[in-house]
Amino acid sequence: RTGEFSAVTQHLKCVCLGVILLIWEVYIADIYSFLFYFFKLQTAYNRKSHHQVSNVMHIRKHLTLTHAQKMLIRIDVASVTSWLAPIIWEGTFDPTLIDFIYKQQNLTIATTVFALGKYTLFLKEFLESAEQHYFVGFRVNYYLFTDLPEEVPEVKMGENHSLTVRKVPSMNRWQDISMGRMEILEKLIENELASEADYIFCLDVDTKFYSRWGVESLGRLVGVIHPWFFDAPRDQFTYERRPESQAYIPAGEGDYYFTGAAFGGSLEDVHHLTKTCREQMNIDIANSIEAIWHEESHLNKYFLYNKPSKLLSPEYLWRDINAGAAQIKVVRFSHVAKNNAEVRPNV
Ligand SMILES: CC(=O)N[C@H]1[C@@H](OP(=O)(O)OP(=O)(O)OC[C@H]2O[C@@H](n3ccc(=O)[nH]c3=O)[C@H](O)[C@@H]2O)O[C@H](CO)[C@H](O)[C@@H]1O
Ligand SMILES: [Mn+2]
Repeated sequence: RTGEFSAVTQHLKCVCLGVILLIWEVYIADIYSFLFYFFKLQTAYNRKSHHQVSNVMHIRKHLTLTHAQKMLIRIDVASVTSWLAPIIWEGTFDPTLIDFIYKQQNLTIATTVFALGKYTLFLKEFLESAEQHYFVGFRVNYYLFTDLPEEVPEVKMGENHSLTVRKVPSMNRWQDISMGRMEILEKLIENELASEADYIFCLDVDTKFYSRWGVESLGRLVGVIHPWFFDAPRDQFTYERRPESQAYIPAGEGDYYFTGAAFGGSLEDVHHLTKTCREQMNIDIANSIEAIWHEESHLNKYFLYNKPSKLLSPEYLWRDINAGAAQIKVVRFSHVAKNNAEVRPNV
């Protein structure tokens, strides 16, 4: 009985020590170092030693710097891939600093969005929320493709933001609308954007912005980790598994599962991406096969062999504003809840 008792005390001791260490780390260490430098500084002033004062100030400055750096580290998520591409999470970048750096480059970001059929009802919230959070202070040209231009709502554009509406033919299957985006994007980049933009993002319309999406997202080739699979093991990724499809990815391969609802990058890279996906989908059509998740499957195949240079965390496309996860400190952009049967032309 005594042995049992002392084992419990031992355990308790460890827990107490752990808690004390934690409190020390989080609260007291900083106060201690502040007092330490405060008194050192006072002594230096009392002695009227200018050299000593600046010496202490220098150490103090260094201390604050490492503290700031500490703030830019996330230990609960990976912030770099095995091919050294950054993964952007809240807390891994300084928005003020990164804005300042990109401001000097005078960039234009083309942004495409499709709203066919009943999906025009998502436009108002999409555009209004984008104007509050999406590349505020930078030049943005939206290219909106729709079969119903008369349904496009009036939304006041911010400074340096503009909206171009393009009419496209209606289609009977939502899958064809979704996949058809690749070819339209390919042609848009080819025929028009060369002298008009530096970067492009292609976004789903059944979405809404809730927080900053800014220049931290820019890169040569940018993929967004799918909000349902960021925490899932690779064998659960919903890649196309039939070898007959061009989107086929064998078991044991693949790095991340990316969403088809948001991707982007330089014009050259996104042109190559959209062209490749369009060609692969055409081969599938000729072979009478449709990839399980349509262009998203082809996008994942593309990213497997053409590694993105930057990854955006699911903060940049969350599943629904009401769904939570410990790693998600900020929801920047999110799918809105929708009733597929109500808005899609087919089921
Ligand atoms: C989170 C996620 O993984 N989303 C993917 C998933 O669906 P979603 O359920 O999000 O697909 P969706 O219905 O939003 O369709 C994709 C996009 O096509 C457009 N659209 C679609 C139907 C229509 O009648 N009118 C119209 O304009 C619209 O811009 C929409 O945002 O599967 C799709 C195709 O497999 C895409 O890969 C999406 O990126
Ligand atoms: Mn969608």
